[in-house]
Amino acid sequence: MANSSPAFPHASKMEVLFSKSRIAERVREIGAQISADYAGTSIVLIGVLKGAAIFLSDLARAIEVDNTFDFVAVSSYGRAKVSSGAVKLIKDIDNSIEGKHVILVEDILDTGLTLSYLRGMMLQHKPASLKIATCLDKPERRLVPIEADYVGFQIPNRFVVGYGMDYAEHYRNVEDIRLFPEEAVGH
Ligand SMILES: O=P(O)(O)OC[C@H]1O[C@H](OP(=O)(O)OP(=O)(O)O)[C@H](O)[C@@H]1O
Ligand code: HPA
Ligand SMILES: [Mg+2]
Repeated sequence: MANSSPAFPHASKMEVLFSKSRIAERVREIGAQISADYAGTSIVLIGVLKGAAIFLSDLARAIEVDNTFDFVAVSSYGRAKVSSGAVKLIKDIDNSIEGKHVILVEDILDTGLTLSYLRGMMLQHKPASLKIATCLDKPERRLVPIEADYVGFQIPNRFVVGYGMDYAEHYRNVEDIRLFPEEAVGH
């Protein structure tokens, strides 16, 4: 069984960085902030598959302003230590965002390559405004200059899983955000 291999330690063995309740509290705060910032308007939330799916589903429900959501998917440039930096759109938005207030929603802002590429792509669609919301921000890893407008938590340069974030596609369903043990992975 995959999860009994040393590369896939049981989630309960990993240290909790942010508990389910702390995440829920922070999502409520960000939802309230967005609701205040966009009062009287309508927002399009665009989630980046697959990692952002869980944060987006919670955030959308924490926002009181009218909102719709859509998803994009990008080809991963891989987690190689030396990255080509090449990101490619493999699923575009379904509905036009021209003239709309858009928030790109991510689980984690790491090197910044994914979001800086997506920000450029989304701006081509001429939204009325474009902001970024990310559950986690790992500023030490940044390779390109990009900042999010709404950040759940800043974290140190450690690999994390849970709340949508994976190691080899596993652990996305873990409800807390946990530190993946360094010794289990060569990422
Ligand atoms: O700032 P960056 O260095 O670009 O990294 C962040 C991106 O990497 C992860 O996605 P990944 O491409 O692994 O796919 P996933 O969302 O399906 O897990 C994460 O969900 C972000 O989308
Ligand atoms: N965990 C999971 N996926 C990621 C991470 C991380 O720490 N950084 C970039 N993608
Ligand atoms: Mg992702």
